[in-house]
Amino acid sequence: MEEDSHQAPKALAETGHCYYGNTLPCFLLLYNPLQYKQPRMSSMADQFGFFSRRCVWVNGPIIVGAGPSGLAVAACLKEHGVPSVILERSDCIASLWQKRTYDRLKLHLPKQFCQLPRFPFPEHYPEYPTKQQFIDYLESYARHYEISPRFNQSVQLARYDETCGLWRVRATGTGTAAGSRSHEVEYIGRWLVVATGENAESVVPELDGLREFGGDVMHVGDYKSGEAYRGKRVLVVGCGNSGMEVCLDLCDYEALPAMVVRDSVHVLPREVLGKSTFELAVLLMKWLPLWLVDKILLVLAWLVLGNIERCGLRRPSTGPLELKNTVGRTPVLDTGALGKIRSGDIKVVPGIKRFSPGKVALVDGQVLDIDSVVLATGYRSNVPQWLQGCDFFSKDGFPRTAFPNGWRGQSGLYAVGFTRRGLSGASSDAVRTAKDIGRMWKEELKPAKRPVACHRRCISQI
Ligand SMILES: Cc1cc2nc3c(=O)[nH]c(=O)nc-3n(C[C@H](O)[C@H](O)[C@H](O)COP(=O)(O)OP(=O)(O)OC[C@H]3O[C@@H](n4cnc5c(N)ncnc54)[C@H](O)[C@@H]3O)c2cc1C
Ligand SMILES: NC(=O)C1=CN([C@@H]2O[C@H](COP(=O)(O)OP(=O)(O)OC[C@H]3O[C@@H](n4cnc5c(N)ncnc54)[C@H](OP(=O)(O)O)[C@@H]3O)[C@@H](O)[C@H]2O)C=CC1
Ligand SMILES: O=C(O)C(=O)Cc1c[nH]c2ccccc12
Repeated sequence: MEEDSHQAPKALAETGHCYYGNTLPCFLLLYNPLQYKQPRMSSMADQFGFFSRRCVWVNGPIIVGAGPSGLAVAACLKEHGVPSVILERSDCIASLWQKRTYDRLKLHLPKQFCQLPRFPFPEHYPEYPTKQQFIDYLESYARHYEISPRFNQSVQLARYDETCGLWRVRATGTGTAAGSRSHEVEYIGRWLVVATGENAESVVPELDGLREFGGDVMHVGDYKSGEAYRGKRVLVVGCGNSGMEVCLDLCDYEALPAMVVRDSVHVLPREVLGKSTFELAVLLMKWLPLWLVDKILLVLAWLVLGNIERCGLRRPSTGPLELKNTVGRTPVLDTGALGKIRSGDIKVVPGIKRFSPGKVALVDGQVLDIDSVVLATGYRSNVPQWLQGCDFFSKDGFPRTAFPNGWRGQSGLYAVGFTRRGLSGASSDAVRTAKDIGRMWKEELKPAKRPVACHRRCISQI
């Protein structure tokens, strides 16, 4: 059953949000908490269909996404005494990790580079926690900071309303009960934190003839294990960390993978003499310029892995860390796929020309018989699909300003987790964002700055 739009549900009231149903425009006129311009009711109603949509006033930032970034920023905000609301399209936290990753996945950087602010991994965790350990850690993080996202809230549109100086975020919710209606809610607040991630949507390229192929085709986000592929010839498209590891997994289940490598790729050993390559790079970067660290990494890679060109892999002319920083291409941290390429268990093949029933033709003229295709062709941000009227994000869905300055936009807009620096980048954004909002929050709490009506009304709803 739908909630009564005029009643403040207990959960919302307890977490410090005011819930006003369709009465919000009148409330804003009354409340005008931060002394913004008064909204012009008629234009707002026209533009946003106010009277047909339920409205929620959010007392604190609206965070979109309950992945590691969203959780980290909510936790840091809490430490500054700032309440927030997280809107999550899925029905759980960390949906990328829980629903869109394969079984054998582990963190590929040592755990100290993957923990969220002020909450270390349990000591008994291994250096590279498994996916399940990482999910358990995130669940305990959310429990520890008492973070309860609003699930099944898919944000379709967000924009800054100059008229009232507030963010207006429209989300559609799909009821979990069978047959329940999908409904729209408009969340309104002073700050918007974008935490939808660099991997929000799967990239599925248009490949000639794929429709006629006839065998099963999936994106790696739907791949769980090689169990279903025993004895099958599988074309894995893409040679990033996903493509390489899926090929390795397929080998373990006695499938026959061929990996499409259409361009150059950097492969680094995950460890050098028992020490994490990433950790080594972080250490070296304290003293040396990036280009030199890249050169050292390539020498080490050559010593540990040998010449990868012999495996049919070509290295880019730009170094691995520079490539990560500039275009976001993550170097492959080898967990065993290279050995399988050497032994011939993983076949490396060039770009795809076209598919036909049961076959694929490659750019070098080879034609392979294949049973299945796994597209390990990457992910993209979805921010341009729903964030409107601001040029802080570019067309690719990343902030225009590079790390470490890409976390703060204008008018109370923040981006957490778009640094191309994995979980440590997300943590660093979260800490900065929370500090910044916390400072404003404290400023605005000073009695002289708050209209009396607002103060009373707000307290009564928390
Ligand atoms: C397979 C894989 C392995 C990785 N391994 C590592 C690693 O070992 N170490 C590392 O540092 N990094 C790793 N990364 C990088 C990865 O980006 C981070 O691990 C991490 O998940 C990023 O967290 P996030 O919260 O920014 O994004 P996500 O985890 O993607 O979370 C974003 C959340 O936002 C939600 N969302 C998206 N759009 C909307 C919307 N419109 N409305 C409402 N909700 C929305 C999503 O459902 C999701 O729950 C890996 C990435 C992948 C794909
Ligand atoms: N913790 C871990 O162990 C893991 C971490 N990850 C992380 O997840 C993120 C995503 O990784 P991943 O899923 O591998 O995606 P990536 O974006 O890193 O790689 C995508 C691959 O697909 C190729 N590709 C894209 N389109 C085509 C096409 N039309 N034809 C042929 N090849 C194509 C790309 O080639 P090209 O370069 O030529 O465009 C590239 O090799 C990364 O940050 C990665 O580090 C992923 C898996 C495991
Ligand atoms: O796995 C990822 O996507 C990451 O972003 C982790 C990461 C950040 N910086 C890197 C440099 C080399 C390899 C992985 C990473």
